[in-house]
Amino acid sequence: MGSISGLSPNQLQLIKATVPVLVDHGKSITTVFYKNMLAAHPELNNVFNMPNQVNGHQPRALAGALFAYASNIDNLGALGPAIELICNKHASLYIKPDDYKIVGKYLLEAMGEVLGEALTPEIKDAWAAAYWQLADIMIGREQQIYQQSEGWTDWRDFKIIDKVPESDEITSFYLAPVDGKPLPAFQPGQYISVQVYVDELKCDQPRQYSLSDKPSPDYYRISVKKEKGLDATESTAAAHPGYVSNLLHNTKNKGDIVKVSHPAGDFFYTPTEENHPVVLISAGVGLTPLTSILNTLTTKSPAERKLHFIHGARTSKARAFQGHVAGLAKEYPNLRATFFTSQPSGEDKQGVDYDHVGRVDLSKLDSTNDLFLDDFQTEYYICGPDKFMTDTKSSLEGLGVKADRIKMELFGTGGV
Ligand SMILES: NC(=O)C1=CN([C@@H]2O[C@H](COP(=O)(O)OP(=O)(O)OC[C@H]3O[C@@H](n4cnc5c(N)ncnc54)[C@H](OP(=O)(O)O)[C@@H]3O)[C@@H](O)[C@H]2O)C=CC1
Repeated sequence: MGSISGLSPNQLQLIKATVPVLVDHGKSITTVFYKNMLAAHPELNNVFNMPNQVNGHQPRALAGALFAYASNIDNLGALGPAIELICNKHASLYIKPDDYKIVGKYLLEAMGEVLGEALTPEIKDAWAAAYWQLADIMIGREQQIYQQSEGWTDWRDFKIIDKVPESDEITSFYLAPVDGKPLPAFQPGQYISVQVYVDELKCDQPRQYSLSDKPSPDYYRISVKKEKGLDATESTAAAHPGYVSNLLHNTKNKGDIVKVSHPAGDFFYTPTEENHPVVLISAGVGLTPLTSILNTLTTKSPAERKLHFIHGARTSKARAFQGHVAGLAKEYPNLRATFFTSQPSGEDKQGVDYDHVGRVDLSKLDSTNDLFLDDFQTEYYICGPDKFMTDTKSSLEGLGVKADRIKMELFGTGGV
């Protein structure tokens, strides 16, 4: 299959006509696709999240993406944000144009294997053209991101220069480049990929971690939650989702080397001329990119900017950075901090360890003093579990906040 861009009107119709087929067979196609491609190209196991293959997350996500693409084949603008999310993730994994040839070949073959004669030569050609239309857009965008990476276009060795527990389950890793060269600045909110060798899977595994401190030329900081993982049985062992976080927590220490990619990601704080209030709302380990934004804003913003850091945790011991944020709030009079705890312990004191019992609930906050709803330019950044983010966004919209003032980190949902 070559690089054919542009679809004829007939091909557009054919792609639209396959939408119901993707509803019925999308997941089977993508499951066969990954199985055959990874068998023929085992080196790609180093790129894909293996547990997400086994637990079906990845085939489901790709099937969803194919469905969205076919449904919007004559309205590609609608896919812009999703494409940007995926291209950033690809760039953080150093996906190259040649990888698209491999993916295209095995995707079309998988369609043939699952659909049999229903995949007529005409429909197959239409899908080849559709695939390359999207691939060319993505390759082009990824090239742009690589060009902005100041020559850092492959995995780079970083030494762990410090390892600091932040809570019962979250530990920070301070990472400095082995080559000693100054690090490029990133946009607060962005992530890096960290790649380590996982013995049990016999391959390298990359994972994305948000940078959790303000930019520094000397080091990057990530703060990693030790995932519990599934109870592994023989058949689900490879579906264990916590390989990399457990490996980092249990075996990686000061002086050890990990591979790191250039910062990427489309969720970040965008500086503005005016100092509009900023509300940072997170749950669990979702506080990491928002802590980076907070640390940047409290360094750079004039004192009159209003900020509010709102966080929800299961327990006080699970929460990271509470002391840090409370300390900043003392130094910086316009910074408010509100902590929700779902299950406070008997020893926890309201007003010290937490402010409200329960999950993050905006109705417990004051619309003017806490949410700054009186300023329609206030910006809201949300990060945490998917449902938490969509529910919080709906709550804000219900309070009259315009959708374009709300940003969410849809971290787990895009790409490989
Ligand atoms: N850069 C990024 O985009 C990052 C994103 N994340 C995302 O954060 C999520 C995981 O965070 P984690 O620490 O494991 O979360 P936890 O499961 O530990 O939950 C943390 C808090 O969120 C609350 N919560 C969970 N679901 C909801 C909901 N639907 N509405 C309101 N509150 C909710 C929990 O309440 P309760 O105690 O009642 O369960 C708890 O108080 C992941 O989905 C991950 O993708 C994490 C890190 C970085």
